[in-house]
Amino acid sequence: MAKPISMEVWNPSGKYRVVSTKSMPGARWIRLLTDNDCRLEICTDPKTILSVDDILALIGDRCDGIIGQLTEDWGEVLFSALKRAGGTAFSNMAVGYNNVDVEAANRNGIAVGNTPGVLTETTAELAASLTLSAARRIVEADQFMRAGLYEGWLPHLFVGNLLKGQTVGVIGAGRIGSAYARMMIEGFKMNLIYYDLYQATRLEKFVTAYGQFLKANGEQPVTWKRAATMEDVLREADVISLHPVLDKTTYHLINPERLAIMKKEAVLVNASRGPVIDELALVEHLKANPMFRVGLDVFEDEPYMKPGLADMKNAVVVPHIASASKWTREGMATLAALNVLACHLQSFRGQQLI
Ligand SMILES: NC(=O)c1ccc[n+]([C@@H]2O[C@H](COP(=O)([O-])OP(=O)(O)OC[C@H]3O[C@@H](n4cnc5c(N)ncnc54)[C@H](O)[C@@H]3O)[C@@H](O)[C@H]2O)c1
Ligand SMILES: O=C(O)[C@H](O)CO
Repeated sequence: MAKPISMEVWNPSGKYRVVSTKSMPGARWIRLLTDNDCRLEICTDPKTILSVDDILALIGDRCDGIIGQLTEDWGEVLFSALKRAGGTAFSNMAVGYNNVDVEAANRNGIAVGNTPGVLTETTAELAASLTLSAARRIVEADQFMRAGLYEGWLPHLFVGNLLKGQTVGVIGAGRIGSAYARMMIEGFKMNLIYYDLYQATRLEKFVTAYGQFLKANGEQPVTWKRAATMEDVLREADVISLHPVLDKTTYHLINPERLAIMKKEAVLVNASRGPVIDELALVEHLKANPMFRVGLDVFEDEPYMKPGLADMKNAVVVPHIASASKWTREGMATLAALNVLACHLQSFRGQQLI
């Protein structure tokens, strides 16, 4: 087992030992735990990604509940160790839980929580930012300016794509996909085509009502279509944003065959999970199609990019920051603490937790 790693301790005399593998924004989550008789231990090790051995050392001999991160591998080894340490609750500080083996948690009697909702708008806003940055070549133009290359206005300088009246395609029209669709429809009057396993009824109703509003005001109404296949979205849309969960059905959902059917000047955005795109195939596609642009928040082998991606001018890349607004990150931390309290510490029954 790895040597014990550095910890910051809050409320040392608390009855329940709760561990957080990372420091998280805000003070509310700390207050919630310490006000509810928890001894909170926050790992302060500077290592960005903790290994399974590091986390085993954090769990130790006694741990009632633990808050972990999406970069960690939560499987049988950690859940059985948590069970042996007397723990019954784990919360990921993320809505995505592809890093968590829920069956292993169930086998060990560990309740699992995630942090949906508080990051919906923030993540959708970042997807919208990536869409605009890619469509209007913002990063390329910024680099050109800073390099002192601007000699004056030119008709062909950094010509990109107009969004208004074009079609936005959303794959995975859940909370974030629907919020993104609304932003693009309301903000840029784009038409919608979406693909999801389930019907996005509220989104459809919104687009219908907004279309009627535009028409009543003498403007071109927006439209929506639920696609029968993902390929229909890829063929028809000018902008495609990916928002599904990552599981077996969405792994490499964007592959060479599907890239080939997309418009040559399409914009592809991914703020879901990296492995939803076959990133090596994407690099080849970007090389062969300089007018095809992508905006990526997530990568197949984080923190790394596949060879060649960093050299592509038609790619905008940011380091998994889609949920990084202060309000959202504090909300995620608060939800994670509540998950541990609500799932695990039965003695708090009846207490006001918020
Ligand atoms: N980049 C980031 O920082 C960031 C932030 C938040 C969430 N995410 C990712 O976004 C995902 C979505 O979050 P959400 O809150 O919108 O979740 P959600 O559950 O509300 O939406 C996911 C949608 O994907 C759909 N889906 C599942 N399998 C599909 C398939 N095979 N084809 C098409 N659609 C499919 C589901 O039906 C659902 O509507 C998370 O699971 C997470 O991985 C990333
Ligand atoms: O799934 C999530 O919540 C994100 O990737 C981080 O906010």
